[in-house]
Amino acid sequence: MGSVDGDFEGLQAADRRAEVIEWLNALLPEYCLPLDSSDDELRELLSDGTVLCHIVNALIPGVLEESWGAYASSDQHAGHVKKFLAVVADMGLPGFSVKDLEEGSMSGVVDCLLVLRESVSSGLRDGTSKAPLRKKWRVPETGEPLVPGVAQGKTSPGEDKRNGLPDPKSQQKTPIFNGRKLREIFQLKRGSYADLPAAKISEMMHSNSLDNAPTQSLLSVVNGILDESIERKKGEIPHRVVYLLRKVVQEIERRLCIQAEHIRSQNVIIKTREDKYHSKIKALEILVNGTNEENQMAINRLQIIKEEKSKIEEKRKLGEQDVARLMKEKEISENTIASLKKEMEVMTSMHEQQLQKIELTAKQMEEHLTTKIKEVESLLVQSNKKIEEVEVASLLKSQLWNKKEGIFQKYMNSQQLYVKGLRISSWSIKNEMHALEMELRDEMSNFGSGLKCLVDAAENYHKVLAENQKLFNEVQELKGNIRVYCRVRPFLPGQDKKSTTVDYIGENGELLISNPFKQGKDGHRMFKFNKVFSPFSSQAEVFSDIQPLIRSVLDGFNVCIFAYGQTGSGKTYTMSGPSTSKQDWGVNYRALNDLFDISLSRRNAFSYEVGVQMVEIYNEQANRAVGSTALNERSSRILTVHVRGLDVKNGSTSRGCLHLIDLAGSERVERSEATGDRLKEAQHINKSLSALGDVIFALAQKNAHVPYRNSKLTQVLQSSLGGQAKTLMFVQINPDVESYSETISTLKFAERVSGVELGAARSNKEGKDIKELLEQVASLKDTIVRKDTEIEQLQLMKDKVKSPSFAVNINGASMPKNSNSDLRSVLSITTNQQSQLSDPQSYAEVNRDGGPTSYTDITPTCLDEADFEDNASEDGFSGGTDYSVGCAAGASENFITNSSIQSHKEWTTSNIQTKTKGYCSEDSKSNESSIEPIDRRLFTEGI
Ligand SMILES: Nc1ncnc2c1ncn2[C@@H]1O[C@H](COP(=O)(O)OP(=O)(O)OP(=O)(O)O)[C@@H](O)[C@H]1O
Repeated sequence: MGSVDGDFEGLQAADRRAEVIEWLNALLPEYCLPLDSSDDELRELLSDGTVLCHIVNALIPGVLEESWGAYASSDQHAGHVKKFLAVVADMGLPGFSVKDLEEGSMSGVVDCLLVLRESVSSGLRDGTSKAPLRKKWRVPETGEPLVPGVAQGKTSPGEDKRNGLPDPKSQQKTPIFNGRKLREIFQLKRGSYADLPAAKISEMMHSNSLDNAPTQSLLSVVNGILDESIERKKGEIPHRVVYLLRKVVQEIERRLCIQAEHIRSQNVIIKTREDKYHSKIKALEILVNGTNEENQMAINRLQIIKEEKSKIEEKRKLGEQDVARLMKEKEISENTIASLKKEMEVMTSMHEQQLQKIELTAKQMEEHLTTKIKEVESLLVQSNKKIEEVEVASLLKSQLWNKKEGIFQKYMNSQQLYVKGLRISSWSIKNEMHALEMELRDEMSNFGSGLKCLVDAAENYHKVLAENQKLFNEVQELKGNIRVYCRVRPFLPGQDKKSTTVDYIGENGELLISNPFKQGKDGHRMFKFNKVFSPFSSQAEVFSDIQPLIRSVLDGFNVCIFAYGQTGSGKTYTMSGPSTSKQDWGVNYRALNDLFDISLSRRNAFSYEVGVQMVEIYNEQANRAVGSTALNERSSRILTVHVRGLDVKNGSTSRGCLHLIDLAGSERVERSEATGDRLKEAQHINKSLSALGDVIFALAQKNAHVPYRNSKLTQVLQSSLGGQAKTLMFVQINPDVESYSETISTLKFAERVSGVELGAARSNKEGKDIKELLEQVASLKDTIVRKDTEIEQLQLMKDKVKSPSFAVNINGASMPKNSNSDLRSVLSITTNQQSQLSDPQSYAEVNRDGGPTSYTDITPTCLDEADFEDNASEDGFSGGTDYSVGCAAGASENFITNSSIQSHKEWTTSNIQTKTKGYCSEDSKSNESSIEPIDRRLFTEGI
């Protein structure tokens, strides 16, 4: 069924297509198409829209502008189709989709055309035409909406009077007539025709109103008039209305005639066309019946043509693209040409300007050159004149030179003769020189042998010198000279190393100091000491030089080493040194270390006991408070090392004492800038130092009296300076220029010290016999002490009865007036040293030899502190004020001997001082056997 229906529908479609093709062939014979043409063939005919536009124009001539052409573009093709569709739509007929025409089924297109045909034929039948058909259509431009081409109110095309359709020719001929007006004229209300004014009717008749009015309007006018006349019955129709009616009817008749005529002519056309079609059908039938080969060939040809067509179209497209490209290039090159032209114009103008400038400059140059040429010409004239003058002058000069040449030639000849003579004499001198040289060589060889002898002699000289030095030292040792070692402190960081006062340091203790304020010979001063250590000498070097001295303590010698010098000159550095590193250790540490080492190494032969004591003397008292002055921060410090040795084999003993003293700064009071308590302190420090100076001075002068008791310091050093001790002084100096005056005074003082002879040192060694005797003495003393205590107790008992009186204060103890008790008191003091020795300050008051320094504490009335003046001279010590008038001087040398005990028995309260003095002068240097017991106590109890 489906296929039957499909076949049926296919047959219907083919019939309908054939119907349309037939209609088209009749309407447009030039496009004659076989009736059995396929959809594609029909599509091919209609697809560009041209035929469709022809159809519309054939049906409604002039409705479309004839702007379509054979070579229209695809857009234009679409435009033609759309235009057709617009006309159809305007007629109220169904259209078709543009796509239907391009592909797919053509039924929609066929239907549209059939409806159009039907509509047109019905329009022709009833003599009317749809309003839109009167509009004129044109192909819209690209992008323009599809609207009627004639603006509203502007179109008033005349109708085709032959078929009632608008007459295209009348469109150009008749004036534009307003459609609204026509309606106003011809669409009157019922009953109003009779009332129409004559003017209006004449307007309707005289104008082209009737020609332009549609037939329907005319008929309505007729009907209106007739209806009006029927309603009025007896009423009369005005003549003018009758006249209008006649005119309208005439017009209608005329139109009908025209239409009839048109239909007749159409029929004739159709008939002729029908004949044509019939003949064509026949021809086609013949063709259909023709050979298949021809068909095939035709199809092939069609195919080829199609391909060619597509190629041509492609070529055309390419050509169009080329044209577009070329157009663009043309545009670009035109632009370039334009810009180049502009540039050229600019360049030309610039060039012209430059040319003008150059011309101007050239003109100026020309003028300038012309003037120059003129100047040069004048100069040339002048120079020509000058040349002439110079030529004359040079001629004269050349004549003069010729003369001079002659003279010079003569002089040269004489000089050559003279040179010849000189050469001869030089030859003779050379010969003489040669002879002299030979002589000199001989002399030199003689001199060499002589020099060798001298070198040998020099070597011997050095040996002799060393021997001399050794001998000198031995002599010094025998003499007991105080050895003086000078040490120059290095510059501290931040000090100017160039401004030094030390000019030269000799190997044999020479020291040359330069005065920065004086030049020449006076600006230098030479000193000579036992040794001078340079700033580069190490602590170890310094110690190695004094080591034998220190070791002699173990052999029973008393040794005293003290450092003297201004503040900051390195005294503490030399004596103590920084304890942080072993290599910087000073003399104190090294000495103790060395003593312990040796005592250990000798332990099989000797038994040593070593004791150490440290004392600081401050303001001449047992304690101090710490303050500071501009320079002095401390007074003197004394480290004492006591060594007692016992020979294990023979039982002999030795006692040595080593004083290591770091003195206070040696500068003068004014320089310390101290006031108040500090001034007092500085004065005390000065006092002890000046007292030291006094002692040294007295010793150097070999005075009978040496003022040891003027200060605690000299008292402590008494045994070292006055006894048979070995004494060494380190004189420390600061090389800084600012310390020049202090350096000089220090060195002068040291010079004096080096001149002091103390006598040969003696060792404190005792044999066994002496020891036993001493022990006996000690036991006797103990017995005496016991007896004394008993006596004292008896005395006290006696005193209760009779009140006693005291005149002298001995070390805080009262001394009774009774002469019998004197001895007891003195002995009591002597033996009671035990209790005092536990106090270091008390120790400072006890001399090495066991002398009870409590004697020294018998304060001499003459030693008023106020009497102490700072007499420090340039030499750094007191100029020799003798304070020794009192008992102090005598007491300073006391030794506790049996005989002295006897002497003390003679003391009375009135003559203590003189008696003591007398005793000292007589006995001070004798009876050393009595030293031992006291010293032993010192050793065992004091340390
Ligand atoms: N030989 C030296 N090598 C290196 N530095 C030294 C030497 N001698 C002294 N000094 C340094 O110089 C400074 C002053 O030295 P020191 O304190 O020993 O002087 P002083 O004479 O003891 O002074 P004062 O009288 O005030 O005690 C210290 O900083 C010390 O380390």
